[in-house]
Amino acid sequence: MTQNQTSGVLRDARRIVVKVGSSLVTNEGRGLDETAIGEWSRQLAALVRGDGVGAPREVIMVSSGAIAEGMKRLGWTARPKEIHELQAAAAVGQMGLAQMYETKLREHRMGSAQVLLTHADLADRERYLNARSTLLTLLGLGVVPVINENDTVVNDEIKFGDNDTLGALVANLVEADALVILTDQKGLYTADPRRDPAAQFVHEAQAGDAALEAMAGGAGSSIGKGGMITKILAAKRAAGSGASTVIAWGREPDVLLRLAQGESIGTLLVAQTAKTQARKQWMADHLQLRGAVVVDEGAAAKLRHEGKSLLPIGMTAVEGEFSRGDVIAVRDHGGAEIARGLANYASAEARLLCRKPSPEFEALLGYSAEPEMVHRDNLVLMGG
Ligand SMILES: Nc1ncnc2c1ncn2[C@@H]1O[C@H](COP(=O)(O)OP(=O)(O)O)[C@@H](O)[C@H]1O
Ligand SMILES: N[C@@H](CCC(=O)OP(=O)(O)O)C(=O)O
Repeated sequence: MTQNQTSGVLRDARRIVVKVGSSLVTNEGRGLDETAIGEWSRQLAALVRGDGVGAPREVIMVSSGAIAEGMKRLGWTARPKEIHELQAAAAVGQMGLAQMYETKLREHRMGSAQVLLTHADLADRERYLNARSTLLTLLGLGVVPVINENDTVVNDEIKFGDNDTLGALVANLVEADALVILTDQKGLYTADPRRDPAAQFVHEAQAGDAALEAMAGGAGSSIGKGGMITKILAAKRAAGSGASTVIAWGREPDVLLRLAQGESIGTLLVAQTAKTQARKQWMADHLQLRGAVVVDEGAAAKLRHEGKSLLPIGMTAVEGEFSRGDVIAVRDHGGAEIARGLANYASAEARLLCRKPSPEFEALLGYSAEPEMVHRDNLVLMGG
């Protein structure tokens, strides 16, 4: 890849997940860094509006710092060993974290929303779909979701304290174009620069290159937990859905804006698979087909040629038993598989909705929900 192509990764990215680590957010545990959060908020607001960056972007902030801030508020100087104490600290600190982002984004006339997620939420089909719909709705509303781990209910994640993975999972969830991991180093070096003064800076590499894992060490401070290895693995994971990753210094002036303008800052870890291909692969590899719906010619044409969602009115039959969030096939009358996608309705409900227009859904189901059986964002065409 040429310099221009790679620097264009962020310039062309329309949907960006930004992750900031605890040490930056809390000034190495001294307390929430109001200036830094204010700076990121100003840049996030400018990205959403498209000010000075060519085109508006959709951005999601994944922010750590709850435990470190909670410890400060509780007057604890040493990180507790007990998980329930860490969880308590996170609950205390999260209040301040959310409040700070809300205040700072509002100063820049930008709405915000707090979303707390666990890895398990994203492994569960139905919760995955719910989280995805909520985040996409928030992005559509032009507000900035601010995400952290739901530390109250997790054990393993809190022990390892790793929001880099969460950032990647969110990038997968919303099919972001890019993941930006802001940390306390300028990017990736060939060895931990805190320990090895001869370490060389890595400007660019392929996400998933196994050689990178050997370069990355653990966390450099007592506040950060994951270190560089979790960032390298996060880049690999993000690349699975076609997102490239940039690892950069969070205090670099205007880092997000300059990246979005196409400047090369930090370490770029390039995804090798295009987004659409990655999505097809993901549907094919990770998810078992649970059932199918048969559609009429009109619906088949809308899916095949117009990129539309599948509406129940175009469905003539439902096969198999499936739940909301399961992957189903969409077939034409001849039995050819047109597409695969995530079902918004379980099979029993889908049978009730066949051939019905959306205004009738509420009476049929007893509640009002999505007009689509499979939303176009959750659908991949097969054989094309
Ligand atoms: N190869 C490497 N290149 C850069 N930093 C590295 C490397 N290996 C280990 N590190 C350490 O990882 C730290 C960043 O990770 P961490 O402390 O978890 O930060 P964060 O809170 O931003 O997630 C750096 O301060 C650095 O000491
Ligand atoms: N979710 C927790 C821990 C996350 C964490 O330590 O992650 P990171 O600093 O990004 O390595 C918190 O907000 O404190």
